[in-house]
Amino acid sequence: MIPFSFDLLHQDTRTQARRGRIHTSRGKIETPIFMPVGTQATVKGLLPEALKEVGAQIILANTYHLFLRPGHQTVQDLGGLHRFMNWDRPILTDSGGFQVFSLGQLRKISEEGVLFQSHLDGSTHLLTPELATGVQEALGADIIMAFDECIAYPSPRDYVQRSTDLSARWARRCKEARREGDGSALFGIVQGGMFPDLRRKSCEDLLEIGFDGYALGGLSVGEEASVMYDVMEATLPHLPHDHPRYVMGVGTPENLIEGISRGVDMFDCVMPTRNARNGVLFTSFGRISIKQARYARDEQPVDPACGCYVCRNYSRAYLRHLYQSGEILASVLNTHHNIHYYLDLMASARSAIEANSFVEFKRDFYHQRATH
Ligand SMILES: O=c1[nH]cnc2cc3nc(NCc4cccs4)[nH]c3cc12
Ligand SMILES: [Zn+2]
Repeated sequence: MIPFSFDLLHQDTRTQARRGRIHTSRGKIETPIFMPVGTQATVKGLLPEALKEVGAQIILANTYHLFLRPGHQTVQDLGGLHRFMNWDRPILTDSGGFQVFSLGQLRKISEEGVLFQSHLDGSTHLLTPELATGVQEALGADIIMAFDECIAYPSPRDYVQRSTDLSARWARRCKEARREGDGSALFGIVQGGMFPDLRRKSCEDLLEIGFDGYALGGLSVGEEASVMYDVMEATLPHLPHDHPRYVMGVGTPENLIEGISRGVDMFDCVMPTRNARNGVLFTSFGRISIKQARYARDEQPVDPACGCYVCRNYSRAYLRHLYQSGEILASVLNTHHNIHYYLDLMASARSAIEANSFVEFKRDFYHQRATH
């Protein structure tokens, strides 16, 4: 059983960008990395083989959803999440706090945990740090997340302070609830809203407890990008360089480039998969909405600069036809391209950091978008 570890391979000389490698018992993860979201044990529309073809090294699944359906005991009894979904590479599970607030109904927070009703059948559940940790261990995730409250934006400073302190107490309970030596890693989640001093305090509280990695929570909750970047700059310097930094729920391609330049190693977001299903495709020159009439007879690929299976075999006209016709293949092909785009962008960023040319990489990234 290879224990979890992180190697900082190279620090860019002109930005905070870093090139790293995470070692897990199910394989290595090259960072910076984007994690496709597979909420209900599937990255919607993609076979595991397709995920591997586009270079996915790790995917995310959601504790809240799998706890409610099919149930973590069922998944465990059937061999765990990797066996269940035929994915033998690393999996990270979010701990459920965020989904309880974004999906659960009639929530009640207490020191114990969060009482909520299932959005599926109205059944009542109490999700505690101990249960959230046990569920993630039962699923067999390689990286599990502390149970926290994702604070809504904007929130009064007093509420942010009290919630952040509660999440820190919950984080300690998660660590204490851990099963010994199951090879998985536990990440703490920094809160603190948009208040630099509360973010710093949250870092200090989590560092005192000690985690395998540190996530920035409470972002991508409706704030302006500039606010997100300010919070990153106020938080990242207080996290150890020799541990992975993960910003949850982020973001657009631009957000990823800006996050990397500030020292972020890991990202996840529903953006590429959700937009694909709505016909919005990411390209090196910006986004295109495939439903637009201008693509009806356009035989070019989505992005002539993209080397993915979709761009090598299908025209914009065909993708538009599939989308307009409500065909299942529309979601499959659009998702394949979008995930390839995100992962290819990360691969290019890793190469640029290795070559000490991330500044030029970032400049070219924006230039290509400006000139279309
Ligand atoms: O503080 C957090 N704690 C644990 N999980 C999260 C997940 C998160 N995902 C987003 N935004 C991504 C979005 C998903 C759907 C709409 S926005 N922000 C997030 C914050 C947290
Ligand atoms: Zn493509």
